[in-house]
Order: sequence, then structure tokens, then C-alpha cells
Amino acid sequence: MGTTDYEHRTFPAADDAATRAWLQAETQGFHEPRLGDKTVDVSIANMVNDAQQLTGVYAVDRPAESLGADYPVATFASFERTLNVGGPELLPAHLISAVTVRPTHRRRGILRRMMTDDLERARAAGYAVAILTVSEATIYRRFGFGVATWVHSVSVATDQRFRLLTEPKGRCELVDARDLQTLGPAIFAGFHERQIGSVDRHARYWGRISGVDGEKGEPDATIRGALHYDDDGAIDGYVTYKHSGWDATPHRLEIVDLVAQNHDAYLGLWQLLGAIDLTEIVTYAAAPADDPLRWAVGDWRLVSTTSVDDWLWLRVLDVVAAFEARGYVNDGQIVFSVDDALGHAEGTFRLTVSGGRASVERDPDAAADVRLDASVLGSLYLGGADPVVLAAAGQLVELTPGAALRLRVLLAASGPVYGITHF
Ligand SMILES: CC(=O)SCCNC(=O)CCNC(=O)[C@H](O)C(C)(C)COP(=O)(O)OP(=O)(O)OC[C@H]1O[C@@H](n2cnc3c(N)ncnc32)[C@H](O)[C@@H]1OP(=O)(O)O
Repeated sequence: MGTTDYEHRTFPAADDAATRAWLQAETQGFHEPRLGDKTVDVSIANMVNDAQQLTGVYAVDRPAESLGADYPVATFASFERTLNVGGPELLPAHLISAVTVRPTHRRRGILRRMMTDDLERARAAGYAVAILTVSEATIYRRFGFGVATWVHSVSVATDQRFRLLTEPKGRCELVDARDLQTLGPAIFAGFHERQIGSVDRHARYWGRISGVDGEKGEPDATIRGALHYDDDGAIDGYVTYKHSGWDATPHRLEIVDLVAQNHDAYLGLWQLLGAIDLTEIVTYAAAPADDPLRWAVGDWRLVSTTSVDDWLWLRVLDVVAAFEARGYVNDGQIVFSVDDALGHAEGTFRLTVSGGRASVERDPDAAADVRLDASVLGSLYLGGADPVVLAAAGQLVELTPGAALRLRVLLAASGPVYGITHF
């Protein structure tokens, strides 16, 4: 069966039969249990809230016994959220999610067709970048996506050795975690507007992190919550967490979500977690790579990194718009040449930065200082990945000596590049 035996349909998420069937197919693609009616209702309300555009791919010829004609063999969703690129404005980004292809139809080019069509629509709609978070790190590079932010999974020993060297300002208080469904978005907004690499969250987050709509579609009563208040009594952070149960030793807490608008809130919430009795370890799967906690505790060895995980993958669709939107801390000029199999970022570009703002022009006749693939450009865009390291990895070719170092200076971000939104 070739790709011509499929019908590709793109439609807005709605409370209708097509969206219900699409959702069940997507759920199956990620090996999750078939959804009950209530969970489907909640999921569809969230997808409608996000204004998600869904693509379903339908087999034209199929055996009578196979899943129904309205049940797609492949799913793909896209929607808009802002990305903090360190510039004066949050950048509207094209988010891609829910990519699945049924095992009996895989490796026939269905993903390639869905992705290339979607990126063309996104470019035509004026998006400067497309972003996604991935199940496997082997799939999306070929489509021009590169790892742009990453996180550490940490295990923090919170036994009697745990103490902070400096007392953070403010205070913490336990709350009913379910209240975070309504309190969370405003606290997150304060984080999002300050944090380079942050992606605004989609609707599903608030039910999940508060336990109102748990991972399995039922309320998750194990989730607990706490708020951090600044010295003026304003809420500037929260954490939700759960206990691993008495059978797992050593006893541990797992952070479900931690959002801090400033360093005092971050360390204050950790101070609270470290003070919870009857637990010896706190785990967090989305800690910043440059974690201030490691420096804040009296014993460096309390914080163990168990893995370093790619988080946001970014694809530049419009080089001029993307690089003029981001922030800069150093002035300078460089010419870079991009190879892009899909064409969107292909070309030679002159980047000139003055006073924190950039102008970018396409200049086919200019002699490039560096040459790189579109996926590498995606990794460099936010300023998280280091051009010098990428040159050492053979992923960026220096055409003038020292150009990678010049690019590092020019693309340096004003702070750590990090995000805590998965989609
Ligand atoms: C943003 C997200 O939603 S991430 C979630 C991704 N989805 C999943 O992990 C669910 C399980 N996997 C799947 O549903 C499918 O296997 C998919 C979506 C990953 C791939 O779909 P397919 O239709 O088989 O991909 P398609 O045939 O278009 O392959 C395109 C290219 O990607 C390659 N490819 C596809 N899947 C993988 C993979 N898992 N690892 C490495 N390469 C892959 C193909 O070999 C092909 O390579 P080529 O460009 O050299 O020809």
C-alpha cells in the first residue's frame, strides 16, 4: 500500500465524532488505555481551548474487520503558544504534538508527509519557529529540528545533611493541590515572561499538575501542593509533589511540577521539600542544568544528576524573523550559511547586532563565516547550545578561523536557557 491509498484531513479540534476517533487513535499510538467518556470530554475541552488543528490520516482500502473508517491510522496536532526568546516580546511559536502512526502503516512516509505539509502551512501562516518535545531523539533532526533546551533529572538527598547556606526570602505554606488548577496559570505566567526557553502551557497542564485530572484520566489524590509567598505576601511560586509510598525504600517524594518566578521562590520551595519528614530523597525530572540548588546546599554531593534529557526541539522556519525577534547581550556581526533539506531556512544570512537588537539580511553573495545544518541552527537559536562545542562535534563548519567563538559571543543569552513545558 503506498501513500496514495491514504486520505489526509486537517480539521479543528471540536466536540464531534472525528475528534473523538482521532483522540482514541492518538491514545493507542502512545500505548495508553482506551479513554472513558469523561476523560474524552475533558481532553476535547482542553484541545478546543488550545485551538488545536488536528491531522488524521485515513486508510482508503481496509479490511472490514479493522478499526473503523473514521479511526485514523496516523495523528498529528499543532497549535500556537508563545516562546520566550529573550527579546522584548514573547514569540508566537508553532507547536507540534500527538504524532503517531499505526504500526501496520509505519515507515511508508506518512509522518514525512504530515510533517512537511504542516511546516509549509506554519511558514505560510507567518510562524518564525516550530517546536516540539519528543518521544525518541532519532526522529526529528531530519526535519530541521535541533535540541534547544534540556533538563537534568535529579535525586536530592534530604536527610539531616540537607540545609541551605543562605536563608531564602519569603515563606511557604501547604495548600490543597487542587487549588493549583486555578492558581497555577498566573504563577506560571510570571515564570514564563522571565525565563528564556519557556513555552506557554496548554490547557491540559492545570488538571494534571493539580491532580484534578490525573495521568489516567481519574483524579490523582496522591498529589500535594505548596505555595511560596514573597516578603510582601504575593504568591511567586508553587510546587506539587507526591509520596512514593511506604513500600519504596528509601522513602521519597517526586516533584510533579515546580514553578518559581525568582531564586528565592525556587530555593524556598526546595527548603520546604527538604524539611518534609519521613522522606530521604526528593526526585525532580525537570531541574535546570545550571541548578542553583547545587550551590545553595551545604553539601555539593546531595544533588545527584541521574540523567540529562533533551527537552525542547526547535526548528527555524523564517531566519530573518526569528533572529530579529530574539534578545542579544553583545554587539557584532557574522555571516552564516544554512543547509536545509526542507528549504525554509536555506541560504546565507548576515546577522548584525547593535544595542541588543539584530538586523538580519539574506545575502547570497557574502562569504560565510560558518556553515551549518538547519537542525543545528535550531539548537543555537535560543543561546543554550554552544557553537564552539557544536564545531568540536563536527556539526558546525568554521569557514573563518575563530568564527564559532564569535558566534558564541553573539548568540549568548542573558541568562540560563530552560523550560518546563512538555507537549
Ligand atoms: C512530537 C511528538 O509527538 S513525538 C511522538 C512520536 N511518536 C511516537 O513515538 C509514537 C510511536 N511511533 C510512531 O507512531 C511512528 O513510528 C513515527 C510517528 C515515529 C514514525 O512514523 P512513520 O510514518 O513510520 O515515519 P516515516 O515513514 O514518515 O519516516 C520518515 C523518516 O523518519 C525515519 N523514522 C521514522 N520513525 C523513526 C524512529 N522512531 N527512529 C528513527 N527514525 C525514524 C524513517 O526511517 C524515515 O527516514 P528517511 O527520512 O531516511 O526516509
